[in-house]
This record gives sequence, structure tokens and C-alpha cells, in this order.
Amino acid sequence: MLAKLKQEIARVGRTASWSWTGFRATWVNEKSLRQWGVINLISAFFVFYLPLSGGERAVLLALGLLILVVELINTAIEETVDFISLERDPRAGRAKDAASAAVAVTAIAGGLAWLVILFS
Ligand SMILES: Nc1ncnc2c1ncn2[C@@H]1O[C@H](COP(=O)(O)OP(=O)(O)OP(=O)(O)O)[C@@H](O)[C@H]1O
Repeated sequence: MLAKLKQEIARVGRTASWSWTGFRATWVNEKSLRQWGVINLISAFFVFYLPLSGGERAVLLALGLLILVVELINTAIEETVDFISLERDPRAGRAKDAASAAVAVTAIAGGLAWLVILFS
């Protein structure tokens, strides 16, 4: 039982370490992740500076982080497509465009949440 628990803790530790490696590599290589990181910091400043409710703060912070999540997935898709083949193919283009659209839609959701909260 204790051995199983130790094994599980070690596995969670390894997974966390790979996740951190993935985040750092994407941060270094992808300018857009760094840009969204800066936007998140600015947004977080105003989230705590303005007199917002706890619920409003939670929504704005969560949507900001969600943009980073989708940007990481976008990078994973781009890297996978390029790893499989660098040949031009409409399916590869559609996969990359769909991933990019996912980032855009998430960013619009974050922007809309800010607008609704500020002007309601
Ligand atoms: N193998 C391919 N076949 C067809 N079209 C492609 C292919 N690779 C890229 N494209 C097209 O070029 C666009 C840009 O792809 P690219 O891999 O250069 O992304 P990127 O410029 O690194 O994007 P980002 O700025 O989001 O990191 C894609 O969204 C897609 O429309």
C-alpha cells in the first residue's frame, strides 16, 4: 500500500516536471505565449485593482489562464503537424488554422467577459 502510494507520488512528480519543461520550452520558443502572459499580468492587475466581486474576478482570471492553455495546445498541434510532415497539405493547413482559431475564440471570450463586467 505504502509502496503504491510512493510510486504514485513519484509518477505525479514526473508528470509535473514534464509539464513544467513543456511550459518553459513553449515560453522560450513561442512569442505569442509570452505576449499572452504579459496580457494576463496586466489583466490580473486590473482584476485586483478594480472593485469587482469574487465571482467576476474568478471568471476573468480563469479566462485569462484559459488563453494560455489553448495557446499551449495550439503549439502542440503545430509541432505535431510539422513533425509528421513539412509538406504542404490542405489538411495540415486546416489543422493549424483550427488551432489558431481556438486561440482567437478564447481570447474573444476573455475580451467579452471584460466588456460585460465593466459595462453592466
Ligand atoms: N504543412 C502545411 N500545409 C498547408 N498549410 C500550412 C502548412 N503549415 C502551415 N500552413 C499554413 O500557414 C499558417 C501558419 O503556419 P505556421 O506553422 O507557420 O504557424 P506560425 O506562423 O508558427 O503560427 P503562430 O504564429 O500561431 O505560431 C497555418 O495556419 C496554415 O494556414
